[in-house]
Amino acid sequence: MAIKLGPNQYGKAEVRLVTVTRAGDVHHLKDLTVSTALRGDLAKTHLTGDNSDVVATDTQKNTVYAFAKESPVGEIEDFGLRLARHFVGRFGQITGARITIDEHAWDRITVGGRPHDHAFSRSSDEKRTTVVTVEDDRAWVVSGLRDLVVLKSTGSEFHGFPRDEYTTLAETDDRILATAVTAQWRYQGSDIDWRKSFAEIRRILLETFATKHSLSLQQTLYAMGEAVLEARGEVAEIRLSMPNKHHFVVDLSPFGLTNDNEVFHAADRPYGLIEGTVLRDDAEDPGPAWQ
Ligand SMILES: O=c1[nH]c(=O)c2[nH]c(=O)[nH]c2[nH]1
Repeated sequence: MAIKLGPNQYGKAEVRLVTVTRAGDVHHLKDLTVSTALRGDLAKTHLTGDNSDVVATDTQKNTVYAFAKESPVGEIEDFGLRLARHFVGRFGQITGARITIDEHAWDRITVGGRPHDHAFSRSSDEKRTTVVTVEDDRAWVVSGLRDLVVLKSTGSEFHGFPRDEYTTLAETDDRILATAVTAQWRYQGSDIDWRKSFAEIRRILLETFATKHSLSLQQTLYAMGEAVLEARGEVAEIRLSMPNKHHFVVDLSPFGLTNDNEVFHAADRPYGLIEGTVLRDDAEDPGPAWQ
């Protein structure tokens, strides 16, 4: 029997990076969680403990902070590309790099009706995300968002599903539909305006969730992905993961009360988990974008 080393990567996970950029008295914040992962000829350290090819994860972390000082972080996709290209370009044994970044949102606090120069609040847990993969001189970018929590209080039905001896769920033609959207979309082409693309995709996801009359969360998921692909040529493929945050109508009949879709129990678990990919049939090859 022969045993060998399989695929491997290593890096510093979840480097917490906050930058403050000053424009006179007005401060701009970036709050990121950055993970690095390097790939390449790293057999020696695994097989013998010879670390002569190992770019220490501590060095990787320091590089993140130094790059944040040397020029403005900018869009997370650009920052990820700069870091990934640096590691692959600088170290011959490193042939691939993956940089994963979550951006945490801060809003300016309004004081007396005006946005404050340097005080911020966190209004939601939603994150803007990117995963940049560089191999030799090629790059792949998968961006997205996580924890975009949405709810519609009507415009959602669920019926027509098979019934067996274990089925108790009542059919409904009017229910609450709620989810926390995780979306990841794979870019194709070049010269992409990352900020605008993100804003437009987020808007399309929200508008489609709101306006599409839903016969299932699966149908809503597909409609959201389809709308993004129809409007945004720079997106080759989008993957969506949407927990069904169930809202159950509370039985008020023991109290002699009717409940006309007014009082709900918001269950936190278990939850249905609806996941799917929507893609162009002529999409560019994904390469290592998802691996
Ligand atoms: O939109 C839904 N899809 C399902 O697959 C499902 N299953 C379930 O119990 N409720 C729902 N709702």
